[in-house]
Amino acid sequence: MTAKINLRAVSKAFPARGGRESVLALDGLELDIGAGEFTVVVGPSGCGKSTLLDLLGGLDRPTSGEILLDGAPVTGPGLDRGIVFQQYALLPWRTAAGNVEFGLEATGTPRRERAALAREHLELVGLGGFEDRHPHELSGGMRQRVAIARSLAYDPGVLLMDEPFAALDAQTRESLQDELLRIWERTGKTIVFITHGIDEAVYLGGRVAVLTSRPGRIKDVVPVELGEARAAHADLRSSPEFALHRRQVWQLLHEEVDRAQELEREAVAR
Ligand SMILES: Nc1ncnc2c1ncn2[C@@H]1O[C@H](COP(=O)(O)OP(=O)(O)OP(=O)(O)O)[C@@H](O)[C@H]1O
Repeated sequence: MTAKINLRAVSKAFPARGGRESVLALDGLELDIGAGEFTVVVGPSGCGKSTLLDLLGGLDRPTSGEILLDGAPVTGPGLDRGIVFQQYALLPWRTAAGNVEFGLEATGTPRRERAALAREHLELVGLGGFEDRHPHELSGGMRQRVAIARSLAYDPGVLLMDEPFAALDAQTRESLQDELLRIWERTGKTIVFITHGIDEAVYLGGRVAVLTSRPGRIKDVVPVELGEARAAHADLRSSPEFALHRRQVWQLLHEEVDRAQELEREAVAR
């Protein structure tokens, strides 16, 4: 598989400021992500997951090391990467279609084509017929679908997702997970997805990268092979294959969660 993204000894430190100590958030991350791969990153609270996503998105720069996208260093944000955050970040005064078109305006796409692309991508995320609704007229899950459609409409090769379903109720989250897998299969995007949830990681990921507690390092990368189980079980989450992968990721993660909690307690005591 051709590598789409290479992390080469990526470290990120935030300098001391306003009486606060400097923080080493990420320390020497090495990871190659193949084109079209669905990679999930899990790790305890504060281990640098969002920092990693910001670096991939070009919203911030590593302190040392480099991130390559298609072999070239990432130096800033670009239309080759779409980002979906936990909060919808939709423009409240624009309709669903208007929000999807917003991302396309920066690309100089002609108006008629923008409208067609917005319709097509709202359809893709299951929102056909909701083009003219404003965000306040949509449920949380629907708003997040709009955010996904907006990120896909300008056809980035890479989709970066930072806990995009964390604020949703369990049923909505599960249906959006299925939707995302369907979209991934259909579009062949390279996806990097950050989550706290082990079940979500195992359900979605082709590989799950587990980060250590701060400073974040890659503790292990677990390949998830559920292709056959997905076909064989109507309820994949209750299958023994799923349980096996879940346990594997849990074992790697729980030590790190304990350590992260200890670090937090020490910080409060200081
Ligand atoms: N701009 C910043 N300035 C200083 N420190 C920061 C900054 N951004 C993040 N940090 C620190 O870097 C560490 C990693 O933060 P980050 O938000 O990436 O972790 P996370 O794994 O996404 O956490 P969570 O799971 O709780 O969202 C934390 O200790 C955080 O306080």
